[in-house]
Amino acid sequence: MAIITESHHHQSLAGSDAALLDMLTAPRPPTKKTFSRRDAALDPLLLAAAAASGPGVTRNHYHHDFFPGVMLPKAEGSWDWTKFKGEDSSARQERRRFAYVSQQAPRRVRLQKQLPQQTKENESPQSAVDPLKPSENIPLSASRKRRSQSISSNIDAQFSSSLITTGTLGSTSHVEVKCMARTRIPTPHGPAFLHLYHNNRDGKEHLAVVIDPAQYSDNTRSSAPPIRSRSLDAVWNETETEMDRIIRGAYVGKLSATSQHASNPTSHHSSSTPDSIPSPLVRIHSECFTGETIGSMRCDCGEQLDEAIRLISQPVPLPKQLSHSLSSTIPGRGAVIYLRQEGRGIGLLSKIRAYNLQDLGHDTVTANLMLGHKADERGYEVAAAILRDLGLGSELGEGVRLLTNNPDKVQALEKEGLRVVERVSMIPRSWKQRSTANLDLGVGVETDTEERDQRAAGATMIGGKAVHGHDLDKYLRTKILRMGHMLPLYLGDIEDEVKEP
Ligand SMILES: Nc1nc2c(ncn2[C@@H]2O[C@H](COP(=O)(O)OP(=O)(O)OP(=O)(O)O)[C@@H](O)[C@H]2O)c(=O)[nH]1
Repeated sequence: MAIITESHHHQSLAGSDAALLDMLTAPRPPTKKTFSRRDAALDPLLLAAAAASGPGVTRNHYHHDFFPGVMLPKAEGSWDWTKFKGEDSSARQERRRFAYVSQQAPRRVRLQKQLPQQTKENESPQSAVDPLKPSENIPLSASRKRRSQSISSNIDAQFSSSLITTGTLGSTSHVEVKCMARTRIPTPHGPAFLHLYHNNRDGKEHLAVVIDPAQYSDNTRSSAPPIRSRSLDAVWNETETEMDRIIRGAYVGKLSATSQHASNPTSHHSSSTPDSIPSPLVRIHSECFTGETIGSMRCDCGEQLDEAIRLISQPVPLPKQLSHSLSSTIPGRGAVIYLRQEGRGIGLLSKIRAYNLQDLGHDTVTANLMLGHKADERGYEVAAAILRDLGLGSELGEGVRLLTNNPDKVQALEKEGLRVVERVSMIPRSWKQRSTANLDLGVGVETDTEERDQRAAGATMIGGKAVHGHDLDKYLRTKILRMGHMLPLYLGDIEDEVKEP
């Protein structure tokens, strides 16, 4: 049914209403081989309810006045229902022809048909719909809706030009990502820009939290180039308006009622950064519902996400030769690439089962193996493609300083052809707080307790303070002792606790 506005719906739903309804609701005869939907394209019961009650029938169907003649017998072109005197036998016969008949197979049969298509629990089913397809981008304006059908193939071709492909070295993978939308998120550590990505690999919506406050501020000038998404800033099709671009986040500066400047597709993507400006700090982080959302202390994931955003937001000291009279620092720059790889890629269901095995005494690695998974099932091709889209780590663009203790992440990014110029350790907060004399944590250790105490306490782990406990200590020891994470083991008050098997 076409979208009908209040102002003109009486005119547009005229004499052809009945024919249109017939066409939309007439059942198709069932065939032997296929079972079609039980519901017709438009439910006749719903239509009848709408017809009986007039506008405002339901929240979702307000103003859909299918039989304007009922309400307004004099409406131009409408059939005057007040003259209806009953129907003769031929009309009854005709009406029976449209009786509603279910065409759907029983649920049991439908479920059987679906079984072979089931995917592993840690994989999201590859949706039948192309995740990069234009219809998922932004709502089309009313005028464009009418034309969208005819130009969709044209748009497809244009979109492919804004996709970013991984430049894999020796890999056959061909990962494409596209930033669908970006928005400003104020965090306890300062402003960030959340980017939502689609890709052609796993049908999941991965994210990038870009921290680049210089881009947001009207006053701050930075000698470093802005971190911007190429695919977001690209022109998606010839009909998109400035407002379309702004709504999806392709704008520059601050967005407000009085400031709305759509981005220029190319002008912000300079690849020339002075060599002496420190490379942006980047973290590749994997989703952890338990640690990040409900503050689980079985792992340090919530804290790591918060710590990464905090560290990236810190002002970056400039080398002496660059620090001009105005400032010796530039605003913090970098990104957290947030991958939907829950439970190191095994999925939340398996992770929950693994936790029960851990309560039986196994560590995170053994528990994964006992469930038939690898210790770590994650991949970083999508992360690499997102970094390229943001102009980070590519051969021509800036190298990255990677915030991690995990050697796999460094290797995986380098295998994807990304330039990792430095690895920066992530020290658990509680280790930093508890460590004093007996622990040498190496680079990047912050000992300024005053600064730590000033951290805003958040309702979730974001902005939260350090926590520690038996499970978390065990988790961290396992990562170091069994997974090769590059961090000196904290030996403070846990020395005589359970030794790893
Ligand atoms: N299978 C499993 N996954 C876990 C467990 N605890 C945390 N995780 C997952 O581990 C992932 C956390 O990994 P990351 O934040 O990328 O960090 P990392 O691999 O530990 O490496 P770093 O970069 O050094 O932090 C998240 O997906 C968590 O859900 C566990 O006990 N079992």
